[in-house]
Amino acid sequence: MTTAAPTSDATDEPALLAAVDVSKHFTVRDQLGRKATVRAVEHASVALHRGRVVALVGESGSGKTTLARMLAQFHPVSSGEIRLAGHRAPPAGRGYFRQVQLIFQDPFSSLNTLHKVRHILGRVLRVHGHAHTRAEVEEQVLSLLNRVNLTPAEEFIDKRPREMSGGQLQRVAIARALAVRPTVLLGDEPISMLDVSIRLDVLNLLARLCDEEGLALLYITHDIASARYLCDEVQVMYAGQTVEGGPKEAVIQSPKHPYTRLLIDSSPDPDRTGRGLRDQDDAEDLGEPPNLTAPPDGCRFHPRCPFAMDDCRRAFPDRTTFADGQWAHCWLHQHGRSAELDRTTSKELP
Ligand SMILES: Nc1ncnc2c1ncn2[C@@H]1O[C@H](COP(=O)(O)OP(=O)(O)OP(=O)(O)O)[C@@H](O)[C@H]1O
Repeated sequence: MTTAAPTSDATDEPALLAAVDVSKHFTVRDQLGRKATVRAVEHASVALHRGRVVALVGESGSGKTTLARMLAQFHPVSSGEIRLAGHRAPPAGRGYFRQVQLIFQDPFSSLNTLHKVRHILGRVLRVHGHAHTRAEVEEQVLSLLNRVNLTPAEEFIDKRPREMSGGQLQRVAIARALAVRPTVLLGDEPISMLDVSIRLDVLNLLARLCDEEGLALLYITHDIASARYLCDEVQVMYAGQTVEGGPKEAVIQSPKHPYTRLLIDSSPDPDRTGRGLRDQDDAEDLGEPPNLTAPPDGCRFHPRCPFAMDDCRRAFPDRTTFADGQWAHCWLHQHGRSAELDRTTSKELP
C-alpha cells in the first residue's frame, strides 16, 4: 500500500481522454438574489482508455454529470485540465466532438422528433464529411443501424422517433454518436429511462462497441449491478469528490472507502460476499449528502462517516494506492486503520 498524489492513468498508455484534477464551481443566486457558489466537482481525475469501460457511480447530485460535461467540454473547467490522447484538449468544436460524444439519459428529448432516422443520421454523416452523396448516406445509415442492432435496417431507416420504443430510440442516439466516428463515448445514465426488459440489450451493445471497435466508454450510473456487468473499472463520487476507484471486483468486493461500502450495501447483489456498514450502523441514520453551496471541509463524507476523526474534518486526504491498482482517499489508510474498514466487510453472509 502506498500513498500518493492523485494520478489519472491506470495504465502506461496515454488515455484517449482524461480529466486531470478538475473542479467545477457554478455561480447561482438564491431566492433573495444573493450569489452563492455550488462546488459541484472538486479535484476529480478520471482516465478513459481504448476498449475499456469506466463506471462513474454515486448518489444523485454527486457530480457525475458535471464531470462528464467537463470531459465533453460542455462545461469549461474551473480548474484542472482535460486531456485528449495525452495532450491538453483543443477548444470545444467540431474537431473535438468528432473524438468525444455524449449519450444522454433521455433519448426522447435528445433526438429531433420531426425527422426520419435517415435524416437524423445522414445529417451527422454529411456535417462531419463522412458521406457526400445520397447513395453514400443511404449505405452508411444502413450500416450504422446494423451496428446498433436495429434490424432489418431497411425498416428502421424511414421511421420517425415517435414510431419507435425507448430502447430503439436509444440505439438511434448511439448510432448518431457513432456516425461521428468518435474514439470516446460518455454515457450519462444511458439505460435508466429504458424498460427494464431492454436495458441489458443496450448494455450489451455498449460492451460490444468497446470490445470490438475499441471505443473508450465512461458509463455514469446509480446502479452498482449494471456497473459491475459492463465496466472494467469503477470510480465512486461523493458530493463532488472522487473517493475511490479501481478494478471493479476489487472495489465491489473489498471497498476501501466507507462511502463505497455504504453505496454497495444499499445495492443488493446475490454474488457479493461480506457485510458492511448497513449491518453495523443503520444507514438511514447516517444522514443526507451535503449542500454543495456550503460543503463540509475536508472529506465531505465525514458528517455521515462512522469512522470520522479530526483529520477528516480538516483536509481531504491524499490518494492511497493498493497493490491491485485500487485506490481511495480516506484517512483510515493514512492512519494505519484500514483493518477497521476491512472488518466490516470480512464477515461471511449467513
Ligand atoms: N448548471 C448548473 N448550475 C448550478 N448548479 C449545477 C449545475 N449543474 C449541476 N449543478 C449542481 O451540481 C451538483 C452536481 O450535480 P450533477 O448533476 O453533476 O450530479 P449527478 O451526480 O450527475 O446527479 P444525478 O445522478 O441526479 O444526475 C448538484 O448540486 C447540482 O445541483
